Amino acid sequence: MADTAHSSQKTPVTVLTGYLGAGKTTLLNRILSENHGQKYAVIVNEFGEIGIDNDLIVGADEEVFEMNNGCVCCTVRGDLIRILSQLMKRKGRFDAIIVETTGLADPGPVAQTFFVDEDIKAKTYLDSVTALVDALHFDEALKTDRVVKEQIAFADHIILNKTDLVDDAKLDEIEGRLKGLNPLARITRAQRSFVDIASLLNQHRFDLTKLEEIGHDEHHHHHDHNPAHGEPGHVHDEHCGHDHHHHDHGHHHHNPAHGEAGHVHDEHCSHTINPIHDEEIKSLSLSTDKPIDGIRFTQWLDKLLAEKGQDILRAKGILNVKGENKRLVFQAVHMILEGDLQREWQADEPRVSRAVFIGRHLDTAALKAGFEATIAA
Ligand SMILES: Nc1nc2c(ncn2[C@@H]2O[C@H](COP(=O)(O)OP(=O)(O)OP(=O)(O)O)[C@@H](O)[C@H]2O)c(=O)[nH]1
Repeated sequence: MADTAHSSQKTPVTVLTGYLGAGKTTLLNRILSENHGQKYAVIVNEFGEIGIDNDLIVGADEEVFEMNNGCVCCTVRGDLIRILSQLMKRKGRFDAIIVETTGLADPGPVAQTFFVDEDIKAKTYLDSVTALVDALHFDEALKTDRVVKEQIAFADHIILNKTDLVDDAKLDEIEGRLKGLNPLARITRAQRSFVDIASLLNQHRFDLTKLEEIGHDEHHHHHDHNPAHGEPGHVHDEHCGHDHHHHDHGHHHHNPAHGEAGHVHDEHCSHTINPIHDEEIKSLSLSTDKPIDGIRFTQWLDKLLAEKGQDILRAKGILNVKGENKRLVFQAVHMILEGDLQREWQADEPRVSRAVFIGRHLDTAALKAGFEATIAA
């Protein structure tokens, strides 16, 4: 696995996605008009949409191409490479770059651009991918266009916008589905894209050195709005003993004990398997408190990404490797894998290995078996 160290000299890039009408322009206007003391260069798909002094606004034409390296999932955005290269010649005029994609754009090639192109990699780093979700049109958009799921799957931060247009029960339901599709993302509810701008920037979500936790535990405010278990509006999460089957199934049965018939593995048993049946894209969380064989794990992950990288959109993990005091941390975008030993496990920290995969057509049984086979003898 390749080592990555983000030098502070590199310019952070925040990618903004979201389906048509989700509130991207509204958010961008907020970012550009709020007095936050930072200067942004903004790359948008249309010219002349926003005119603000002080910030650079550049138009882009969508141009996706495959890397000539025999890997079909290694698509990058040629327009983005060109514009970023041009922008970086004016380094010093801005503190950060924001890339707004069109509502129809697949975020995969945009994200991969930052890991594939050497020049871009040397000068910038992908800080985070924020996806706006329209609460009112969520169901419809999800059915209409697969890009909506891709945007959700790639996001580190999901802004559930237009909360004024639906009731709390609907918001809870949407949030449950978002968590099922992407347990790695933090979810913030908003009206008129009103979020703390600081929460969008300097997130280092692709930076292994900053990866502390993965999954729901990562951000405590996930549960800000969650009423107690059994109360109306409660969203089932890792803190309740329930299985995590998708809310769409319309029923929540209590989970029999581990080993009993009908038990669904969840965060409370040693091997977590958490499939969400949402047509194509789903997520899978695996965990074990037994130490992992580092070599076996690396071989398994390398092979998995080589074979299935096209379908694996995002993956992250923190592993307890046998005989190693440091945490093995990895993150992947399709086949692009970064892994490294990071800080030492703290004395009070449970040495649990966790890995989360988000992808299309995930073979949950095979993934679970593959993961378990990396447990050290
Ligand atoms: N009621 C309500 N309307 C909103 C909210 N956020 C945005 N809007 C409105 O929704 C419409 C679309 O918002 P935009 O910010 O233009 O969305 P966009 O994602 O840039 O749209 P495209 O450029 O078409 O992809 C605008 O009329 C906004 O004023 C919200 O939270 N509540």
